Amino acid sequence: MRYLNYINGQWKEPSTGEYRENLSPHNGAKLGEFPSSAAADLQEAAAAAKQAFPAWKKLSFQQRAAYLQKAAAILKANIQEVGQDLIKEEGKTFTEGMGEANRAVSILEYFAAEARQPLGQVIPSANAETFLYTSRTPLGPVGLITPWNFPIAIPVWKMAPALIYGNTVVIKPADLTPKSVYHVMKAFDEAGLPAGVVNCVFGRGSVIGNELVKHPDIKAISFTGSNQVGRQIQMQAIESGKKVQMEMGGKNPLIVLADADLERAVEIAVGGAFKSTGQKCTATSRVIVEEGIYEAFRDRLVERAKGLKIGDPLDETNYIGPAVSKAQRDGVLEMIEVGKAEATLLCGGEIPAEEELQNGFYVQPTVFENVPQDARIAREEIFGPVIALFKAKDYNEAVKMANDTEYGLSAAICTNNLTMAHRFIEDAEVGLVHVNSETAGTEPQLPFGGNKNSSTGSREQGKSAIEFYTEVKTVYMDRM
Ligand SMILES: NC(=O)C1=CN([C@@H]2O[C@H](COP(=O)(O)OP(=O)(O)OC[C@H]3O[C@@H](n4cnc5c(N)ncnc54)[C@H](O)[C@@H]3O)[C@@H](O)[C@H]2O)C=CC1
Ligand SMILES: O=C(O)CCC(=O)C(=O)O
Repeated sequence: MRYLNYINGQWKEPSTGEYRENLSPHNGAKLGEFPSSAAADLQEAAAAAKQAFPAWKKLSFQQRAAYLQKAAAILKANIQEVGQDLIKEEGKTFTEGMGEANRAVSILEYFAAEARQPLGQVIPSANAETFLYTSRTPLGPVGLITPWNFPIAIPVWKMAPALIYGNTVVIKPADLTPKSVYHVMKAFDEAGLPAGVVNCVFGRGSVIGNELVKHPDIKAISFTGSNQVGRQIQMQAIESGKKVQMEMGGKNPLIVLADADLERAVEIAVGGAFKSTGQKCTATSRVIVEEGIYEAFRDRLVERAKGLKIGDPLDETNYIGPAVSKAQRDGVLEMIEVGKAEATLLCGGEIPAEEELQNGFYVQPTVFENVPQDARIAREEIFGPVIALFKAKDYNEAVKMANDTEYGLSAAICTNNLTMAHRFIEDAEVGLVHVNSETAGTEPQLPFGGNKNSSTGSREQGKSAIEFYTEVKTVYMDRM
């Protein structure tokens, strides 16, 4: 089946007349054809978003919320199809794929509920007769550029706050996972969202993404993806006076202290590193274990990694699905080869041998030890199911290792000692800290984002989203 762009409330063919096949990373099955659009299509979408903005901005918060609630209900009614399509195109496992589809519904519901929350502040004036307050104004048409690894959650956690605060949207979804965003567009369309309020242009990042970043009528860019592309977009967007928000890479550490519950700590490491085939910016990629339990932890981790069931993500019994594409899998295998020269391979490191997995982009869950701090596998984001294991003599050494990275997205600690947990919360140079839980995972009502090279701009989601999607207006009102 052929899918179309969504521009000015209509399904439109791309001006190029060209389409790209959407393929399953599990077996290469054809899932549909999506537009390979040109700059002209993006320009049409930006013009529609500009035209729709004044009327959308003038609606009350509750009128806008009603559209979000309707879209949430429509997605919910179709959740089986939405979740399964996501799983088919991205390759994440059944539980994670259905979980993410349901998360998209929750995010829409959460931001619809923001319509009933206080907005701005009342602040006492130096003058008894002056009333001072702050209000919030939307930015205008905003551009959203999203990755393939959370094909519905990330687009929705950018679109929902953009819309509730009165902005209009042009979104450029990842080329590898277009169908998940198609489902969101369909829900908005069926919810009767006014024409031009949301527009979606499918196509290549270097063409459509680039045009979106340069377009003079787009007032802000929110991007999630690689550091390389993010930095380039950031420079271009700032040059053209746009507000920017970038969520990029991670090299997230998990510290396991000697007092931790060993079984639970191993599960936390396995889940954080191997779920979604390690393709999360919040994935655990470094596990730093205190001396006293290092060997016991390592042996149990390797046993668990070897026992994980790999295969068809639609089969609920599988724990690991394929990488999203051949290029992604090849990149991970390349880093594993680098790792074999730098460190000791404990398990995995290969394409699984099973006959039925040969048509998909599978890679075994992999664990290395004896990893030098300056090894590439200790420093670079791999975005695959690979753990670098480190031994630390105590907490101080562990936290020093954890912070020895250019990234600062997420970090976790396993301990039963409350004092050590609090020390870690203070010491970890990251935006997200977990105690006795995986480095990955977010809830929509909380801020999401990192420090150092992981993020730029204000946080996404929760009460923080308003910072990016609005400007503050300060009002001085004197007596009439
Ligand atoms: N931090 C994160 O959440 C993510 C990190 N990555 C990392 O990035 C690597 C490559 O994955 P990609 O999907 O290729 O990420 P990417 O950064 O190339 O793509 C992210 C989005 O940006 C768009 N884009 C690409 N070039 C652009 C340009 N010049 N101007 C404007 N938009 C552009 C893409 O089409 C996509 O929608 C992965 O192996 C992983 O290491 C990828 C996805 C998400
Ligand atoms: O951990 C999560 O649920 C979200 C992670 C994320 O946003 C990402 O990998 O891009």
